[in-house]
Amino acid sequence: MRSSTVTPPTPTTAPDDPEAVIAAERARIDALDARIVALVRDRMEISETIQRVRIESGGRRVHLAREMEILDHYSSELGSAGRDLAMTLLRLCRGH
Ligand SMILES: O=C(O)C(=O)C[C@]1(C(=O)O)C=C[C@@H](O)C=C1
Repeated sequence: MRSSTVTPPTPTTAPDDPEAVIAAERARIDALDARIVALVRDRMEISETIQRVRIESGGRRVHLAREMEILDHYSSELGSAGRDLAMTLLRLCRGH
């Protein structure tokens, strides 16, 4: 089984209370989303460095073969919506 860094469900004082369960689980989602945004920002920074170095050495901003690898990876892990997610990440990282 794949290991996970997701925090375990937060025990609530009233586990049968749907509102309490939803609020606690939403807090976990909010925490995950904050981490995802921070990771995307890290990715953007690294990608920007690669692009700058490539352009400064006479290359182009975009590297299509590498983008295909990334799209295939997300697609095989998460299906067609994963491919869309990779497209969005690439858009964020190369600025268009
Ligand atoms: O890996 C590279 O060569 C990059 O420039 C990084 C990156 C990316 O964000 O993953 C960005 C632009 C390229 O078109 C391909 C990939």
